[in-house]
Amino acid sequence: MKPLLEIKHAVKTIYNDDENLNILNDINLSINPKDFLVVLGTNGAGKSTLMDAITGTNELTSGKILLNGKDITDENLAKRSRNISRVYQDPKSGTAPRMTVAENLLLAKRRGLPRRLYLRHLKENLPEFQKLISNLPTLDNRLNTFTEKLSGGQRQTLSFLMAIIQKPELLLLDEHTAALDPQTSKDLMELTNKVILEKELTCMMITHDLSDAMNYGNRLIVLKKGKIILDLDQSEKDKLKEKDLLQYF
Ligand SMILES: Nc1ncnc2c1ncn2[C@@H]1O[C@H](COP(=O)(O)OP(=O)(O)OP(=O)(O)O)[C@@H](O)[C@H]1O
Repeated sequence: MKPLLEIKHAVKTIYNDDENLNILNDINLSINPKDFLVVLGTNGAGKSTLMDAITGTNELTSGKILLNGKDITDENLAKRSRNISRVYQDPKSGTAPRMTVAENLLLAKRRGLPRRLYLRHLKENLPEFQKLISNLPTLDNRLNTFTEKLSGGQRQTLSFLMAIIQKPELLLLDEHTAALDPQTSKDLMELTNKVILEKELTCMMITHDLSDAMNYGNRLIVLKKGKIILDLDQSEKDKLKEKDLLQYF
């Protein structure tokens, strides 16, 4: 199978305390279409830096990134964002606060189009948006609510819907449930898994939650000091116990 994403000899070096430090230390990783890859690792292991390199937020010192066989290493953030979407941990980061839920969804649906077209024809899109949120008690009847009035969980659910409304080639989830209370976090994780499977998305998800790492995804990697120290496929993951994972922390 042709990989969707290939990371080849990725190195990110920073200068810290009078010395060079490799926060990504020769990472090689291929993700196949429809893979749901979970990434675990201690604080500072390099997980977000790896996602930053994939989105173009922070460029690599050396190495290559290919999407569908095409070298995107030197493409800018805006160009990559047409194919790659990302949900961050902070509920405030993914949505425009002074716009309604419906307007935010329209912005996400129109991503990549000229800005003057962004908010046209809102009305005719409302039935689609209503359908999208109709099975989500957290957002039902909220289409006309300003996003700044939503709770963190509602905003994060909206950020997630915005990330998937235009089917992305690659979905990146950067601890997207970590700031939420346990029940809201569980609800969003279940929604995430359902949508990924139904829409056959390719996804890379960073988490610190060991049970989410065990329960979701078909592949699991552990990062430590900028290196992949464990890489398990579905069958290896199925045999895993939480205590097996704890030894890597
Ligand atoms: N621009 C930068 N300048 C200096 N140090 C940086 C920079 N970006 C990241 N680092 C350092 O690189 C290391 C990796 O950071 P990164 O945020 O990728 O880790 P992480 O695995 O996502 O951690 P966490 O689980 O805490 O979010 C950390 O030690 C961090 O302090």
